[in-house]
Amino acid sequence: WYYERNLGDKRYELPPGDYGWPVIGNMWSFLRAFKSTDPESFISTIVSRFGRAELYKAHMFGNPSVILTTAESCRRVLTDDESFKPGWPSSTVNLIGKKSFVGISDEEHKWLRKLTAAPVNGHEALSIYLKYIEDNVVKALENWADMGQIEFLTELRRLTFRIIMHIFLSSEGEQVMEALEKEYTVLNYGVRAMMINIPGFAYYNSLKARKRLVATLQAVVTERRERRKSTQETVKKDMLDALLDAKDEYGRMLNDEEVIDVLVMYLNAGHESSGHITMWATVLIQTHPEVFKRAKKEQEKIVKNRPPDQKGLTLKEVRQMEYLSKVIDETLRFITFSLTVFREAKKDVNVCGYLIPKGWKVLVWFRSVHYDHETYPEPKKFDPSRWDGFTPKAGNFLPFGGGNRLCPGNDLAKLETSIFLHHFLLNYELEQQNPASPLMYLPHTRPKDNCLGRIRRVC
Ligand code: HEM
Repeated sequence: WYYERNLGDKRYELPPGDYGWPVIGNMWSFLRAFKSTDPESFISTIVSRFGRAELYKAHMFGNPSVILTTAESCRRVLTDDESFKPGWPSSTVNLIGKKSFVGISDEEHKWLRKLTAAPVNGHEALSIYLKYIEDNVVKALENWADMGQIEFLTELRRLTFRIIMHIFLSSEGEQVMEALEKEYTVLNYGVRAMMINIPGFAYYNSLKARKRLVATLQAVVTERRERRKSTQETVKKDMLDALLDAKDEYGRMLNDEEVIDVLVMYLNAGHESSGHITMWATVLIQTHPEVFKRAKKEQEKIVKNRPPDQKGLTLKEVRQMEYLSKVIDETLRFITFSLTVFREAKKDVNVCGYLIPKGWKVLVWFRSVHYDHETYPEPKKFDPSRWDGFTPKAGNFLPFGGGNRLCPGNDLAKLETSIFLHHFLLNYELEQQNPASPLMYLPHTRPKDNCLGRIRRVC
């Protein structure tokens, strides 16, 4: 009643659903499902109570919301910037930064996105990073094989963090990198947690981690500005140089707060996701022998066809990894790293026959789209061969989102995972300490033990 009273007769056009408990809304059922062994039960309970629909009303993260569960409704919202803007919960905006892409206006987003996306995407950019990524992958695998037991996920996150640091802050040393990497682990626990700023709660710890991250990055930005002034340096070595030089069409430049928030966001988005997806792809390959065999054969063929004087991978070879690309796509679907993204209705909008009122939050629930039985028969089965001759229709495969906010790091992420799997498949295997380790689904799907195990050389 509280949320619907101002809608008048329009309330009859709202999608089915309910608002859960007073104050906490549907968060209790959401957290209960995602802390159980069956995260799908959150949506399947809604479907069994209210019937199958494209969207459902709910009360999530402190706001009246609509949850979108089908390809068509998700696609509609992601591609309609006239009617929707980012609508992330305040907890996410406070942690990632009000001046990052989750908090700025459409115009600023367009400018900063153009500036930052080109250097991490496209053929030229990727060929610049390929060698750096490959050298670090080879070194990391050799080290891990010597180390004995490792937390595989933790090590992979370190590796992907090193790569994104190279792109954004190439001249910073190991110390800055380690300090930042540690804080990100804490920061991420609060991103999907309840916004309770009391000692002991995840959100409280994450805010503290953000403060330390900002302090470290502030020192980096101040030092870089001074160095560039004193040496009159004009060569852009990394993304920080590009951000410090950037001018919009009115000649406005970014202040420290804006530069730091863009860094906080990119450094986070650029390592957490690729680290998790690379771990899952490796685990899933290792636990599906027929997939392992086919993927390994493809990599052996690539090496066999290589000219004898060629050292290391080329982008052309990465593009020949057709089967591996299917394995990665299936991992992206099966794991769905970004469970949902958030938008807010700028005006009353009709989506698939239902009203989304102005100001309501919209949760684009990728997980339901990727587990749809009609598009993906037996969706709970990891089956890369489902991609043989199959191109999903628009909106049916959204691991990187869509529309103007499509992930700018999608090509880089797939490249990192492909290079890692190439070397892993040729020379190593993974032996998990607890293959049946329970999973955690928040903030992202991972084994509780961070994939404790050994990387073994096989040759
Ligand atoms: C497997 C790895 C990755 C996955 C699954 C992933 C997923 C996503 C998704 C779903 C979005 C859309 C958010 C929205 O619609 O609001 C997104 C946005 C974003 N991603 Fe990624 N991402 C990955 C890797 C990366 C990498 C490597 C980078 C860094 C280069 C990156 C940087 C970003 C940024 C900056 C945005 C915000 C884009 C915007 O608002 O315009 N991501 N990512």
